[in-house]
Amino acid sequence: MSRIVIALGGNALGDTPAEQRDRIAAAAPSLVGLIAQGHEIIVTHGNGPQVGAINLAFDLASAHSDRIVPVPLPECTAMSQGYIGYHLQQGILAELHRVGMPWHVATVVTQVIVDPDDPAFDHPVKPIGAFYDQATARERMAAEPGLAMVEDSGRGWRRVVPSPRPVEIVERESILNLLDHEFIVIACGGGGVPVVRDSGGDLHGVPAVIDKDFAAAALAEAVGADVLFILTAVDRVSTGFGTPEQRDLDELDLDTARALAAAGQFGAGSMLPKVEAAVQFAASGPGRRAVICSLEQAPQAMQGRSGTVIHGGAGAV
Ligand SMILES: Nc1ncnc2c1ncn2[C@@H]1O[C@H](COP(=O)(O)OP(=O)(O)O)[C@@H](O)[C@H]1O
Ligand SMILES: NC(=O)OP(=O)(O)O
Repeated sequence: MSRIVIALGGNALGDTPAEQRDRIAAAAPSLVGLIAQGHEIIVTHGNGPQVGAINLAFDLASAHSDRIVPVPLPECTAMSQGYIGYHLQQGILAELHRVGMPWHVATVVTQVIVDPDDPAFDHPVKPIGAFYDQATARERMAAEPGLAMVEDSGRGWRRVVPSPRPVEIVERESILNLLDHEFIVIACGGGGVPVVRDSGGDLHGVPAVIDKDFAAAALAEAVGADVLFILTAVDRVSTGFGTPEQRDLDELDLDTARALAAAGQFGAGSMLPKVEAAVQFAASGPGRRAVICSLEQAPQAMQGRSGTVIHGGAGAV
């Protein structure tokens, strides 16, 4: 029996509630299949498109009505945890019911402590929200001082926000308690709501979006997981991504993964954090491994027939 943390990419969840529901319904059999094989699963998810859409919706609505106010990023992440967790609970429960398994599913609204002095606050790199063409991105940046946008892995231009590293999962004990009582737990959605602790011990949200891949690695370490699955929109990690020389990788040892990352082979804000998070987790204990693969190919990846495995060395896979 393995304890497996599964991270679902925000982009892989689609752009609309209907798409999200469909993609989760498609993923649910492989998630529940893991439990049928005797494994324990903890699900986490991204929220890049969703948190950007929620934030923009309140900004646009507040520009047109004095009855609506803009909503800060931490509150937007908390809303995205509820909305995505709701669909995950429904999709997983439907599949559990279909196969006659009496498990429970619960979403934990999760706060994650970050360092207020994290240099990431001065260098926004995390893409959120919709994709724009270059001309529209330039117009938006000219109209909104302080708005930063970058090109994201050949898919278009997106707003970027600060993305500090996760330091501590506030609700860790609640998550462990639910796991001990046969719950499928959904936690650390959108990387967790980023919070800082003041000198009196109280927590306060900060305007940032934590990368869910780093939060997933932190969650996997915190719950003593054996495997970290990072599910996204591509089947494998590649070198020469998007070029005629693209080569898809079946496996990576830690040194090779670090060397390719240093050589700039992985998109900043997209594939790079996944590889870095996978390396962090695979290096955190003997026998631990991470797999990066697509949502659609997850069942094959569970059997070693798809995805890129990142592992600590020979014999570790
Ligand atoms: N070297 C690479 N190999 C594979 N995909 C890459 C690479 N570099 C950048 N990418 C892009 O990164 C994307 C995954 O990041 P992203 O969309 O941010 O993930 P998420 O699914 O977590 O939202 C892939 O779909 C692909 O477009
Ligand atoms: N919070 C986060 O990393 O979301 P994505 O996976 O959607 O980028």
